[in-house]
Amino acid sequence: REAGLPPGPPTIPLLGNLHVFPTEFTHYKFTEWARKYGGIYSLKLGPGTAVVLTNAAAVKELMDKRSGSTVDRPAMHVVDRVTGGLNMGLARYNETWSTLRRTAHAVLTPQASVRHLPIQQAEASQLLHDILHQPEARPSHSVIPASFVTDNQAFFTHIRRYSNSTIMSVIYGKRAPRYETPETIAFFNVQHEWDAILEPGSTPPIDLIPILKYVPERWAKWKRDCARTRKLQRELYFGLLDETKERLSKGDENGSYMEEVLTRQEEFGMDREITGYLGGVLIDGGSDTTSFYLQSLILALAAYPDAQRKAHEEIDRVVGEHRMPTLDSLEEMPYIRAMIQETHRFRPIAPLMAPHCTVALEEYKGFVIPKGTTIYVNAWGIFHDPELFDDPENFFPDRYLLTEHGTKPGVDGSDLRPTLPFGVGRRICPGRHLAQHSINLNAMNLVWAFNFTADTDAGGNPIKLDTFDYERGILTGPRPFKCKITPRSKEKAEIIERAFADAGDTFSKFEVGLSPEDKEFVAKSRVRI
Ligand code: HEM
Repeated sequence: REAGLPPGPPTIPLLGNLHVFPTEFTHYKFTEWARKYGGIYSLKLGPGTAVVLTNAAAVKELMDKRSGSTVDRPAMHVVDRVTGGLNMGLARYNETWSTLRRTAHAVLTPQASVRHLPIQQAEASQLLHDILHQPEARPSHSVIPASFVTDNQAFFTHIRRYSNSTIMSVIYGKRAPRYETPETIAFFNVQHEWDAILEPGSTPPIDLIPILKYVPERWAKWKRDCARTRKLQRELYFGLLDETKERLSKGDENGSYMEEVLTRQEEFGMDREITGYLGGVLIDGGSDTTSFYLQSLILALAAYPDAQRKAHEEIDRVVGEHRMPTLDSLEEMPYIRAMIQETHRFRPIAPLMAPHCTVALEEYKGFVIPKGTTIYVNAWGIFHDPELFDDPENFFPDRYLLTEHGTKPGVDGSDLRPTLPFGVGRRICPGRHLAQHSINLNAMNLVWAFNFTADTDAGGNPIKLDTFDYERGILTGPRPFKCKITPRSKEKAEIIERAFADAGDTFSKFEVGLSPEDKEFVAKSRVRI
């Protein structure tokens, strides 16, 4: 370890800390090291350097205030191979990223997210409806990863459909009435392959040993995987883009983001290639994130009945029995707002955000952070720091009622901010307004509508929920768990039915170009109502 670097675990020659670098659930090891080496420590990864920040003041200073220096992403050969450097979320800091980011900012405004509320609300009513009718049945399609095909877990796939359909509707103007809708299946298929490629250790260390790039394809499975993923992503992204274009040319607009991008393509400096990838990264960024969040919320509610009871009491007092919650209701529900924040803290969907990289040398608190250093923001470690939070391993929304940032009374939490789960500096999530609406709406809906309880074994005893049983990967959510979901009253069940029936008009604008199976499903579900 070079002089001036922050401290860190002992290194060995050549490898540095590579031999102890975790290949899964990296945030746990990073947090353990933070407790030992401090809120800012370094790792040597062969010749490269990484710095891990588990201190909110350091994050605020280095990532937010000095964002111009920490805006880059580390080079990843496989990412370039699959996306040609056009995936905004993983792209290096360059002209292409700036163009993508500017365009995303211009269209994904807070006002635009309000414009998209009707379709979000309509989709949220289908989510309630789907859970009401099929909380525990088996999903039917064979490409659903095996882990999703067990009893009592249909709500997992309903949530995934909801997130994917909502994001496809607002981005491309085309919804997915079923989990088996071809675009949704294509999306989850390719996402599965993409996640596998991005998994640390799943491909050779090409960024450390660049000569590996030249291994012929027939001996390099990873190259064939990248090529297949690239092909599948392009088919999906450009297929959806072309449908949007065609609708625009026919004057069949429904207000989607890509319509606006296509209309203002020249002004934004976007060619077809980059436009296709912008749409792609937005559906990528908006699907699993929202699903993981909502699945974590349900897990927390089922595992912490006291918190659920308080949320029920509040929503019953404010919204009552005879109507569904609306976004305005949240104003009057401090406990539900606290529960929403607490879910972000308890189980952040991106525990290490996405790695950043420095474009200039920085000095901080006497340490040197060289240019080209990978920076991990350890959101998990910050949110689970016992110095900051009382009993951090507990899901306890009340903490956000006691102090603004949920920190222990008397501890200064002013370096935290409510948007921290959405990232830092100039890389902060551009979809956060849209995402937060979705989260708020569904959190209220789910609490209003249902009781969530742990499943019981054959003897009728509750099965203890494992709140640590999470998916591996840079984004993470709970692995499917068994949970009993029951409507809280007959009247609420009837309101859900009516809301779903009423959503038909909103849906129909987004039901263009559906497959014959989807058309049949839509026709049937509308008739049934
Ligand atoms: C629960 C919901 C969501 C959470 C918690 C979340 C969180 C995050 C985080 C932590 C990052 C990394 C920021 C950083 O590196 O500092 C990120 C980036 C990103 N998110 Fe989200 N996100 C959510 C939903 C969405 C949605 C709905 C969209 C699309 C509409 C989206 C699109 C993106 C994109 C494109 C990036 C990459 C930005 C860049 O690198 O310039 N996200 N998000």
